[in-house]
Amino acid sequence: MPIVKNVSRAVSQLLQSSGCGCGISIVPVRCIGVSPRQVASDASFHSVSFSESDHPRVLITGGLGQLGVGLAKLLRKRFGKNNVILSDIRKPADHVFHSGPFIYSDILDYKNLREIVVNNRITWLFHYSALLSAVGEANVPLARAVNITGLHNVLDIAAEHNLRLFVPSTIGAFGPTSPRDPTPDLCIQRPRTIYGVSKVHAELMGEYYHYRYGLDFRCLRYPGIISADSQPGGGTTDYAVQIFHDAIKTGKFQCNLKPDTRLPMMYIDDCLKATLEVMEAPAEALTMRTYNISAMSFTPEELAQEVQKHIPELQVTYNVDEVRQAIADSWPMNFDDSNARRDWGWKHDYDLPEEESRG
Ligand SMILES: NC(=O)C1=CN([C@@H]2O[C@H](COP(=O)(O)OP(=O)(O)OC[C@H]3O[C@@H](n4cnc5c(N)ncnc54)[C@H](O)[C@@H]3O)[C@@H](O)[C@H]2O)C=CC1
Ligand SMILES: CC(=O)[C@H](N)C(=O)O
Repeated sequence: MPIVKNVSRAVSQLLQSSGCGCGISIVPVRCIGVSPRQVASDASFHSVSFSESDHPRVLITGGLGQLGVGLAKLLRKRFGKNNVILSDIRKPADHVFHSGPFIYSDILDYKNLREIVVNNRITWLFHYSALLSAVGEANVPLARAVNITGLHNVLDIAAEHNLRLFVPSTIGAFGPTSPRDPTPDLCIQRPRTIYGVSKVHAELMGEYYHYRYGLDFRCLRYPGIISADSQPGGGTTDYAVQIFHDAIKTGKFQCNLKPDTRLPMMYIDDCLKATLEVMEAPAEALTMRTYNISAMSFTPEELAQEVQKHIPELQVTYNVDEVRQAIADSWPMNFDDSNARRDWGWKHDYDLPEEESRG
């Protein structure tokens, strides 16, 4: 009998909140300019630091993707609407534009990014801009620019202006030679995608800037994130979002991964909660700068069965995308997040009590 894990709570939540009617999110493809590099390698960074009693002034880059709008909503609840600025290179939907400050920012434009940070007295930066795994393989030069050059810009600006910087990493930062079940924080990381390589680079550069310049860099490796009211941006785990939209809209879903492909996944509320928690954790609690976080792990077949409990007429077929399948087969199946649980008390809400065991 396969391992059947209860994803009921997350599935119910997703189906309840799935208003749908959303279009497919398209990552713009364009020519990339080289950003100016203005920070000398031996520069001593200095700036006015914010008082911990004040609310942080937050900038979110790449904020119009699957995760950014939800993050802005959570942070605005906590820190006040005007203290959280969403930014992206795309045009925001009306409801997003009217929900709080939005600004155009291309992370490859170093000067403009610095101007935004200075003019708005930013103290915390959440760097969400990226090309995800599947779209990254389809456009390696753009992924390299956005994910690596963009990160360099953000790191320099964050260090120069004494920001607390959050950069998400991913299960995709591991590869076929990493232990996959479970995958611990510290192990071999030899990913085979430009996305994974850029995320390992981000983890290492952030940690380097922390030790070299005192940058307050914080990083979580997210599993695949499932959400109802936002569209995925072109990743390998997108199927686990698309199934909800298709189940409601058409009652038919064609999955691009094999039915038994097991990957770590997390409901968006848990992901955003973890992100805020690690940013608020006292520095002395953090024994590491990059942590795995985990909640559940399931296969397309198991997720489909769970959705079918709510929508029995859902028809699921499989048409495997070789690129995505090869990526998924090289990624962790289960994530070991014991360090996050120990250091800063990470605990997910949407969990997977194992109702039936292997055997
Ligand atoms: N959604 C997921 O399942 C996971 C996401 N993550 C990470 O979380 C972060 C956010 O993910 P999502 O929201 O899902 O990504 P997404 O692909 O949905 O959104 C990324 C955003 O970056 C923007 N962008 C692209 N080029 C840009 C540029 N030059 N300047 C500024 N913005 C640019 C895009 O317009 C898009 O809105 C990413 O760094 C991703 O690697 C990590 C693991 C899982
Ligand atoms: C797990 C991720 O980082 C992302 N959703 C992707 O599939 O590329």
